[in-house]
Amino acid sequence: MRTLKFNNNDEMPAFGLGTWKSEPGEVYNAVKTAIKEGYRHIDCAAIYGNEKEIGEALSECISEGIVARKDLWITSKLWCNAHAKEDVIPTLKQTLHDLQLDYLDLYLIHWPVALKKEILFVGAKEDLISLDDLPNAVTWEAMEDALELGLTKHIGVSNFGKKALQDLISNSKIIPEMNQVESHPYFQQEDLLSFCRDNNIHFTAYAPLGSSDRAEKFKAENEPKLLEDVVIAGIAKSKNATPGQILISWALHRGTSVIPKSVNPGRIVQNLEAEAIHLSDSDMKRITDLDRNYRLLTGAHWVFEGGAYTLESIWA
Ligand SMILES: NC(=O)C1=CN([C@@H]2O[C@H](COP(=O)(O)OP(=O)(O)OC[C@H]3O[C@@H](n4cnc5c(N)ncnc54)[C@H](OP(=O)(O)O)[C@@H]3O)[C@@H](O)[C@H]2O)C=CC1
Ligand SMILES: O=C1CO[C@H](CO)[C@@H](O)[C@@H]1O
Repeated sequence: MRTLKFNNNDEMPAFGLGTWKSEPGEVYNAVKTAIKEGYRHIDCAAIYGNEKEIGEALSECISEGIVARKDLWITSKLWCNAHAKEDVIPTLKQTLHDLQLDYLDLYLIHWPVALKKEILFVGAKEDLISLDDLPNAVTWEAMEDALELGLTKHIGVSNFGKKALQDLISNSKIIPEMNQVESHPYFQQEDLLSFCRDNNIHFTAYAPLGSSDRAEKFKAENEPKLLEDVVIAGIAKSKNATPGQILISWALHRGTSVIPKSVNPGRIVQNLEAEAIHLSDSDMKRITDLDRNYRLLTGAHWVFEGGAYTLESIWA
C-alpha cells in the first residue's frame, strides 16, 4: 500500500474512498464493502450529508473486528458556514459524533470561502462573507486549537491556491499538511503540486475519474470525458485494466493521494486493485501530455456580480 508520510511519522494511505454524492442509503454499504476489501482511507465532509451513515459503517467495522481504528485514516472537512473562530470546534465535534469517532486523522478547511452561518448552499451574494471580514488565518487558528485538543491528528486545507496557502504559511504557527484539490490528466495542477512539495504540503487529487455523476447544472456543455480518452483507453487495454484504474494508477505514480468515489461493489474492488498496476515512464509521459488545463469543478457557484469572490481570487 502506497502511503504519504507526515511529520510525526504517521502514514496516510495514498489511496482512499471518496464519498461525495454517495447517498445516505448506499454509502453504508460502500464503506463497509470498501473496508472489508482492504480500503483504509475514507474521505468525508459534513456538507456531503452522509457522515451519520458512514459512522454506522465505521463503527460496525471496528466492533466486528474487521479493522482497528488505528489502522484507518479518516478525513473530514469544515464547511464554509462554520469559518468563525468559535464555530470550528463545535462543528468538528458534530462530525466526530456523526462518524462515531474520538478523533479524525485529518481535518480540512473545505474552501477558502466563507458563508454566513445560517446558509448551507450559496444562492446569492448576500450569503457570503468576504475574507477581509473573516480571513482564512482566523479559521486556521481554530484548526490549530483542534489539533492541540487532540480532536484531529492533522490539519490542512482544500481548494486552496498558492496565494491562499502562502498567506497561511507566512502567518501561522502550523503549516497546512494537506491541500486537497481537483487533479486528473486534463487538469494536472503541476505548478500547485510543485509549490506544495516545496513547502512540505501533501496533495490529494479529487475528481480523479472526472466526477461524471455531478449534477448537470454543475457541468459545462461538451465537457471532455476522461474515462473515454483514447490514450487512457489504449494504455488500459495494453495492461488488461480499465480506464478508471489507469487514472488512479497515474495519480499514485505521481506521488499524490487519490480518492475515487464509488458505491458500486465491483468498481470499489476494481479501483483498489489499481494500486498493483505499474506504469512505465513512457506511459506516464503519454498521460502527462494529455494536460489541457481543464477544470471541471470551476467554483463558479461562489461568484456573483458585486459579490465578495471572483474566480481569480478563489484560485489565486
Ligand atoms: N474537496 C473538495 O472540494 C472535493 C472533494 N471531492 C472528494 O473526491 C472524491 C472523488 O471525486 P468525485 O467528484 O466523487 O468524482 P470521481 O472522479 O471519483 O468520479 C466518481 C464517478 O465515477 C464513477 N466510477 C467510480 N469508479 C469507476 C471506475 N472504475 N470506472 C468508471 N466509473 C467509475 C462513479 O460511479 P459509481 O459510484 O456508480 O461507481 C461516479 O459516477 C469525492 O467523492 C469527494 O470525497 C470531490 C470534489 C470536490
Ligand atoms: O467537495 C465538494 C462537493 O460538494 C460541495 C457542495 O455540495 C462542493 O462545493 C465541494 O467542492
